[in-house]
Amino acid sequence: MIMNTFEINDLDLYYGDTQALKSIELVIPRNQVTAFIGPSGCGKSTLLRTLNRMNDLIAGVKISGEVKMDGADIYADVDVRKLRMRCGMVFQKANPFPMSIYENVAYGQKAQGLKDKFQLDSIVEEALRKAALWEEVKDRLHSHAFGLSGGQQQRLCIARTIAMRPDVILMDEPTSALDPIATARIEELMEDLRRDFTVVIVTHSMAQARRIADKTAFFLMGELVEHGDTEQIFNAPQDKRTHGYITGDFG
Ligand SMILES: Nc1ncnc2c1ncn2[C@@H]1O[C@H](COP(=O)(O)OP(=O)(O)OP(=O)(O)O)[C@@H](O)[C@H]1O
Repeated sequence: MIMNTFEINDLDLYYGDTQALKSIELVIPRNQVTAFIGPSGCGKSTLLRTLNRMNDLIAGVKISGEVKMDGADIYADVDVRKLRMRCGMVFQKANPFPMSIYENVAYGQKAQGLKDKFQLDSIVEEALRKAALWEEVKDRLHSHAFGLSGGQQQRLCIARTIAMRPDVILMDEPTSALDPIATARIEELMEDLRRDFTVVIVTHSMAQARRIADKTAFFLMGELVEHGDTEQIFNAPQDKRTHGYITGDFG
């Protein structure tokens, strides 16, 4: 098995004439949590979206360079639909479907043609357990998802992603709309998620990156300034721009 889930080589991305990513070189290790940090507009979300080709949906995007997932160039020889199933995504704002808790989690598998109720039940339970939501909802699986709190809705979206059995979970500021307690629940969950998945998370919070990430990558104006073990990035940054950012000189 290849050690790194992603290998990114010399990646450039333009929105029209604006260059949003500049010669990015980065590896994302398997079964670890990698955090992207940096000031607003530095390209964190753009890079996250290149990993499952979500940028393809934006008009005027030009991409060059290479993004390999498990050794295969995802811009050359990969089926995009399969790629998106292997790389689940969780967004800033929880976006459950307007249906029951159970149906939210079962949705993707049903859409793929799975009908067996016993199998669906077991996938739903496993996903809700892995998203640390099972105990809270097991007695009301058929209640409407909109009745859950914001934090529970976000864990439901994580469960919905897990139910598709992806290899990777991409998270774009998954806790920025949540209160500190709901945020803590999700941060605790990250500890378990890395056992089954490669996790990549964009976060505005340096404290959060420090708490949950094995690896941290710091971006500035489309450039990857520095990446490495989270400990090292925060305790002994090599680049003075990283040092400036983490000590609060700008941001
Ligand atoms: N759909 C788009 N069309 C045109 N330009 C875009 C688009 N999305 C992002 N950009 C530009 O690309 C640059 C990087 O944006 P991106 O959203 O990736 O940064 P970010 O670091 O995630 O920022 P934030 O933390 O504010 O979300 C910015 O200059 C932004 O204005």
